[in-house]
Amino acid sequence: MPSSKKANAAPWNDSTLALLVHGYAWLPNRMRRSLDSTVRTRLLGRPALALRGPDAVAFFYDEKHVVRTAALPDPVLDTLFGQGAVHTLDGDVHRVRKAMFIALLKDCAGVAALGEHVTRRWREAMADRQQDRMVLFDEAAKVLALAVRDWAGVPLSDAAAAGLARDCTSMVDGFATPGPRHLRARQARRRQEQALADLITDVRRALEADSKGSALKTVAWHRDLDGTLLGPRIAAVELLNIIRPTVAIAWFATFAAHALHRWPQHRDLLRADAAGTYAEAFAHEVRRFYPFAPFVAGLAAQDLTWHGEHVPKDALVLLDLYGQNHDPALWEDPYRFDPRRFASPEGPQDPLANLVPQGGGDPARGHRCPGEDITVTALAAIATELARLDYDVPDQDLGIPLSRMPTLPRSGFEILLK
Ligand code: HEM
Repeated sequence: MPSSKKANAAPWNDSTLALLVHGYAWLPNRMRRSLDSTVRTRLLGRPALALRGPDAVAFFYDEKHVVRTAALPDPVLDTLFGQGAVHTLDGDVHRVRKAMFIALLKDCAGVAALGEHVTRRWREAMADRQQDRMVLFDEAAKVLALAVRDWAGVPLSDAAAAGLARDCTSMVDGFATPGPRHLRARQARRRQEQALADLITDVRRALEADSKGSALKTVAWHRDLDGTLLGPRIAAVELLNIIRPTVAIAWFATFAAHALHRWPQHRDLLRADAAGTYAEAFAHEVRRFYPFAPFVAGLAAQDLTWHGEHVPKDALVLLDLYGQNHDPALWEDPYRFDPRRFASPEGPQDPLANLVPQGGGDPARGHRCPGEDITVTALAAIATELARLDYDVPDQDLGIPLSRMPTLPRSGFEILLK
């Protein structure tokens, strides 16, 4: 076997620095040079194999192939997900914890209710603000924090919810970088885990064992596979795993504003869209087109074979989400922003089957994001509100650096309300 075909590539081929320097561009650049949609390298000293495409999704989400326990490094857990989070579990322990998220986040009425909270909070935030200049990213994060606070039944003042919005965006902003952004992310997580753990303890003291109530109560009274309640800190981690990514929809909301600015023809289509079908297609295309989650990672559960090639047990296996969403083999003209790809799924292949901005496979059985319905609903609501809003986009730096992870238009997207 030629050395370039080995998953356990030589140590000097470690790509950790290249990933930190090139961000979203690292893996797609490497994939472009690969003949078989597979990249062999090392990350953090471990052999690593990166894959993409429908076969890769099926391979990656089979627990006999890829497991998550011990796959995520502490700098990611201490900022983005939290120690002990559902992201780090496997097998039946994972399935029981995941069922709690699925029940909360895949319930149609619950998803619609969160969408209504988002629209109401957005309209309140924009009312009476003529001639006001604002950074859309910050405003969207605050709106989303207020909406998810109301929806999840978390008793917080508006000022505390604004602090929660800042902390949640810090946790996401700092997970993939050393330096001050990372330190801010760690502090933000510590602060919010402590506050929410206290809240969980209060809920339990009040003995409101009504697990059918809010998300707060559901998490507080959830029992793991062994029948025990989650420790207050882990319960706080999982409550944050609902709140933080809901606030993170602000990244997509800002990209939606960017798309409406660059391709203003979508404003009229969104304004005329009484049924919400175009808004949903627009939300899917924003999730496909713009860079947010670069890839997901797990460890080879045993010695494996991928397309005839040996992958040693404990090697890192990456699924290239951003690359798959721009793979010309799967998407016609992938760098064209075109919501119509999702507007009328005709033909044999549903385009949603290949769309993986939030992971792939079955969310109930594997690790696929359970928050996709909420993301699409909230994003469609905000895109529709943006299309109806009267604003100018003053001169600013709207460049989206692919070397920064996560990235945004450099200005955060400033608007001037008319
Ligand atoms: C803002 C847009 C979002 C993006 C880009 C995103 C992306 C992702 C990705 C890539 C994963 C990992 C999939 C895997 O490991 O295979 C994930 C998992 C997860 N997401 Fe999201 N997500 C978003 C929104 C949400 C929302 C709104 C919620 C909850 C309200 C949520 C809750 C979760 C949870 C709990 C998991 C862990 C699932 C598991 O390990 O089984 N996410 N998300």
